[in-house]
Amino acid sequence: MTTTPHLVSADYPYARPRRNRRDDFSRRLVREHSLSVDDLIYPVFVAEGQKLQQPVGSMPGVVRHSLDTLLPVAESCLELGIPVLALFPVIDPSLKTPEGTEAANPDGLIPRVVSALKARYPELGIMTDVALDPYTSHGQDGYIDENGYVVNDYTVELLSRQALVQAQAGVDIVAPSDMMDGRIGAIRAVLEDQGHVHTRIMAYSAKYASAFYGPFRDAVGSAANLGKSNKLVYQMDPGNIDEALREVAADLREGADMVMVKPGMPYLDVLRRVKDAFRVPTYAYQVSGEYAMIKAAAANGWLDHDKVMMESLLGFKRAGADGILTYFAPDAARLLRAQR
Ligand SMILES: NCC(=O)CCC(=O)O
Ligand SMILES: [Mg+2]
Repeated sequence: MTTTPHLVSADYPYARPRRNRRDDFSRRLVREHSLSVDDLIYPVFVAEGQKLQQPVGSMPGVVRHSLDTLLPVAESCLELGIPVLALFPVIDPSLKTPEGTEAANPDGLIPRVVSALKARYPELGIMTDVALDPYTSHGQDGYIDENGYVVNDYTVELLSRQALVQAQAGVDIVAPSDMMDGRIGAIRAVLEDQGHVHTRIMAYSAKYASAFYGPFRDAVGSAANLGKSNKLVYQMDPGNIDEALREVAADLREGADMVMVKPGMPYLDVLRRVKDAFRVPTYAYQVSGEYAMIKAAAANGWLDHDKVMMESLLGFKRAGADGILTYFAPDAARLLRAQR
């Protein structure tokens, strides 16, 4: 057999990239990125009631919990080593109003769940969503004027009250997901003023107006409230990327400790740009629609569930994420443990 190295590469045969790929030991030795349980944040849905484990149709494997059924989930996060649990509320429709004032009720669902979790499992990080959409009768993330426009500055006031109530309940990280201008600075000022100097802010800095949030809106029950309206007047246009850098810069100036890009898989380029430009703790949200796609394909036998799940999470690390919010967190943590 004759070889024609000059047709393959000028470096061949001195450089054979396949040498390092030949064995497991050398593949591990040269691996540039890997996923660890420390990278995972687990988003969960919590509602009033007892013994609740209500399946979310469009998110197989995800349920709405009441506090009593959430406690064992928190315990298993601790046991698996998942650092943070992120809470999203399912609010009783009778409590929803145009201003979403229930969001700042100190005796509301989220403050009660936060205090209970922190009392029982103080070492587990707890993160809360700062946004009005689960609480408003119209399903928007803020207060709307007579034309249906989401009013920025008054919404920021409401969000600051919501964040303060969460901090008072003892939450570790508040995560404003609303995309109002100036809300990080306003929330930081209120927290500092009230002595909550340790409360971290993870800013949803580049949150795009995405159709991938559909199953989440089923889960928290805001889809019906939102109806046919959209969030284009405050969430980012999927065509933009320089704008994401300006949004991140503003949130950092205003006092964010961590920033986020959302959704995840279709926006890995944004994640990479943000990480390279700022070198700050940067997170990605693998959102409900991304989860649903993988679950649906796996259920049909079209994709290998575990392999695709792990590959998708590794992709976030390669793109520069310091961590990932993912509904796969416990499954991924269990697999990582089994692989050790
Ligand atoms: N603030 C959270 C969302 O807006 C949606 C997340 C998801 O779709 O998983
Ligand atoms: Mg912004």
